[in-house]
Amino acid sequence: MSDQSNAPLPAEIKTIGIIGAGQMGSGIAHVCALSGYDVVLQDLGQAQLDKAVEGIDHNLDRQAKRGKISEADKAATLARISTATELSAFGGCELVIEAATENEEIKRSIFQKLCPVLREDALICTNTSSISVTRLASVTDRPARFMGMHFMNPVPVMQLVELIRGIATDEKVFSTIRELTVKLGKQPVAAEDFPAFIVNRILLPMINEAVYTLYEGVGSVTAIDTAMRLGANHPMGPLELADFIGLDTCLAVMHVLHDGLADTKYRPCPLLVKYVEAGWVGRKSGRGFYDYSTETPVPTR
Ligand SMILES: CC(=O)CC(=O)SCCNC(=O)CCNC(=O)[C@H](O)C(C)(C)COP(=O)(O)OP(=O)(O)OC[C@H]1O[C@@H](n2cnc3c(N)ncnc32)[C@H](O)[C@@H]1OP(=O)(O)O
Ligand SMILES: NC(=O)C1=CN([C@@H]2O[C@H](COP(=O)(O)OP(=O)(O)OC[C@H]3O[C@@H](n4cnc5c(N)ncnc54)[C@H](OP(=O)(O)O)[C@@H]3O)[C@@H](O)[C@H]2O)C=CC1
Repeated sequence: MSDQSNAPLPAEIKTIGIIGAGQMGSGIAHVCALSGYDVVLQDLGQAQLDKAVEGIDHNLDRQAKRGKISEADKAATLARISTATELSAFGGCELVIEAATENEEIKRSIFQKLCPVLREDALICTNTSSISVTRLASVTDRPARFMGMHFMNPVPVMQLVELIRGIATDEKVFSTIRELTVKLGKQPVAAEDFPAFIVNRILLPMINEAVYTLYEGVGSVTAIDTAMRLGANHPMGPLELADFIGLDTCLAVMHVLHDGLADTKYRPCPLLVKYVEAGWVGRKSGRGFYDYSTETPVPTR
């Protein structure tokens, strides 16, 4: 691949490509389109894309019902989102944000296939929760125009976006993405390229500790979540939050912390490992620390 690092920056960001139409890709598509950007949302299968658009429609409805946006805003937002199953759909994008599964091999393979279809001036961001931005940038043809743009879940609600420079990230690229973050109505915070950055360096060990607390029988699922909601004023208990994030993602982040910082305090709880091995990865699979098959989630322990 030839190095595109010295190509000029795009004059203006108009069309944003998003890779992965899971909960984060959908949320990022929602927020970008609501802010007036054209969005191309890509995933491997059309069924996942249809489900994502349905979810965005539902979340826009919530905002319309609460008077945060008008019905016209909702219609215009949906009209700005197109979907695709092939990376070639990103040929016209000034920026692509990758929000696929938290797995380094998957992300590396995506970037290798993505680069040849991009405009030479296009920027790439990754929404990774934990993986080294420098390492991901190194498989692209444009490490200077690559950085981390870490949105929080649920994207339409959460204020923060962590911005992470890789070692090669150009300062003009960082400023462009910082300006975009503000245009999306979000508050940027810069984090260094260390495993799991700021939020997850602090949050995920707490979640992992909550799973140890369950594993060691210190409390039930309900006791642990109630204790942290009422005793520490957290909006969700840690096990409910783990299910919301996805236990696969929680485990992947713990592995990155454990491998990257080489400290036993980051050892993933064996119960978390077991749940993921069982396919009980939380809300998105219908079962995690709670069972979501009924209207009110039921604790599984
Ligand atoms: C893993 C990583 O890499 C990083 C991460 O993201 S870590 C996870 C960070 N996120 C958190 O910690 C979330 C913690 N939970 C919360 O803040 C709250 O429980 C919550 C905002 C999700 C829901 O709040 P709530 O008070 O129970 O719900 P509710 O009153 O119905 O909704 C509050 C707002 O959220 C919106 N909302 C709720 N769930 C939503 C969803 N899944 N998607 C979009 N919008 C949602 C509602 O529409 C409502 O919007 P307005 O305030 O604009 O009217
Ligand atoms: N969950 C959270 O709270 C947060 C997550 N993140 C990060 O965002 C990213 C996405 O997470 P999240 O949305 O929760 O995960 P999800 O599991 O909800 O979605 C991931 C999506 O990516 C798709 N995918 C997998 N491989 C490819 C590929 N090669 N090309 C295109 N799409 C692909 C998956 O498809 P399939 O299901 O078919 O494999 C799935 O639809 C991760 O890096 C995660 O760490 C960041 C902030 C918060």
